[in-house]
Amino acid sequence: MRIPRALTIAGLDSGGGAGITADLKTFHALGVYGMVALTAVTAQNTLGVRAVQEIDPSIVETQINAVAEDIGVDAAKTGMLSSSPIMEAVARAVKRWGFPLVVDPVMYAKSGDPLIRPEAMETLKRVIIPIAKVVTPNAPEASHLAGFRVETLDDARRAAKVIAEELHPEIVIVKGGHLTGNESIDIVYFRDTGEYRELRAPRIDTKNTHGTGCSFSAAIAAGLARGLSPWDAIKLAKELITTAIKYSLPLGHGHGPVNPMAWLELRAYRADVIDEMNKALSMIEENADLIGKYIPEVQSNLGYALPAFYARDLNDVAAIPGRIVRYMGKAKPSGPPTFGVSSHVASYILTAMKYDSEVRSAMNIKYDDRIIEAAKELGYVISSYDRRQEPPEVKAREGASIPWGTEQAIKSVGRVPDIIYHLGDWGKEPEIVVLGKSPVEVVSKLLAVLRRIDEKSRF
Ligand SMILES: Nc1ncnc2c1ncn2[C@@H]1O[C@H](COP(=O)(O)OP(=O)(O)OP(=O)(O)O)[C@@H](O)[C@H]1O
Ligand SMILES: Cc1ncc(CO)c(N)n1
Repeated sequence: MRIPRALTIAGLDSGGGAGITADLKTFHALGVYGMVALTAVTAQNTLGVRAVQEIDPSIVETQINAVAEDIGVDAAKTGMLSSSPIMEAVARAVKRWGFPLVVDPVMYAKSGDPLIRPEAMETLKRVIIPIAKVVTPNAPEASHLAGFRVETLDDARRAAKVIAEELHPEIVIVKGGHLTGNESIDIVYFRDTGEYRELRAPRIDTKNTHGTGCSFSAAIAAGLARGLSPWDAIKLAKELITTAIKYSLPLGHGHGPVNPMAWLELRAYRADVIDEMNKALSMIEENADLIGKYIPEVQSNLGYALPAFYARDLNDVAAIPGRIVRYMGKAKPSGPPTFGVSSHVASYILTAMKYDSEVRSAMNIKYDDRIIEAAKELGYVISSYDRRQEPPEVKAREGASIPWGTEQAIKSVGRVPDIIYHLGDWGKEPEIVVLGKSPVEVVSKLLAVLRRIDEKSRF
């Protein structure tokens, strides 16, 4: 087994959003072992750069040599290279080892503070960009490199070609983060074939884009380290960065950091949710006779949402496709837990989570007075809403009834209750919904109530 290894040659952002911390998160999110040659320490936060201490160029070079010689480097990227001597040292080491290099020609932080000495601009063009396999300027950086203003996609296309032909990197990506439009479009130009390609993604409305360029270029290097073709590595990087921006973090008072770990966390949490659902489904199957008595006409469902930060819509809630039905008197899940298959129970959950982010699971069952009574005796918090009170404007809006009802029920007891019920309306069956932190907790609450009813009926 080969462990892919990538190196970042870049600066430290003390705020943790850009530079080597963004790069390392990105490498590891993509399953690549990450190493660092530090070029500078910046005292920085989401608002700006307060101070910069450059690392001695010989130390930068020795860091690269040390890791390349012993651990090995399958691909590398450069970020902040602030001075000509640092650039010369980096170029020497890169040429010595011959690994593919992605160059993010960092000039300014998102705050506008410079990260390169003015006199090093020429060295960047003469010494660093020519040894790049891929170079990834944003619009302002492309303007500096091409020598004209880059404000439109057409400018970006012209700039990509000029940079490729004059400075000789293999592939130029002029990024569209700073351009306008409802898509964020990057222009990719291949010098050898003269071919253009585009990377497109919906533009996400957020100011938390600190570190996007760092993470994007690190993702390309990670893809190359994994042995992907340059184009496949670039497409993967676009997917990763779009996810990292969608789930960027509202931290600090300026531009908050992108979240490359979202790439991993989403996958891990999705797997966790399915595992927990399966545990709860086993409990349902073990008690299929008891629960079978309380499956309503519309059938039951059990849902579990991703943690609140990742639970944005119905697709982020897992439930049972085809619901939990009554078959030969027994409760029976019709299929494996799957994301995005329930709107009813998911709607209860997503509304409850707005009031208590810990409450991520719910199950609906048939209404029965005895359930309410037994739940009260067990000390559960119970609330209800009246579907007949639903305002006409809510009724008219598709999918608005459950959120409205759930909010009514939460507000009337001042917290997310254990149980919400309603007594129905014309054509709407009454129902009970059990809520909890996990599906195991929800099914445990339900079983406690149903067992109590059973015990009482024996006397
Ligand atoms: N709001 C956004 N929505 C979607 N994609 C975006 C957005 N902003 C940037 N991107 C994408 O992120 C990637 C990085 O582009 P960007 O132009 O922001 O880099 P940058 O300015 O070098 O970043 P930084 O200086 O913060 O490191 C590109 O693929 C770009 O299209
Ligand atoms: C250290 C460092 N590198 C790169 C950038 C560009 O985002 C930054 N803000 N800080």
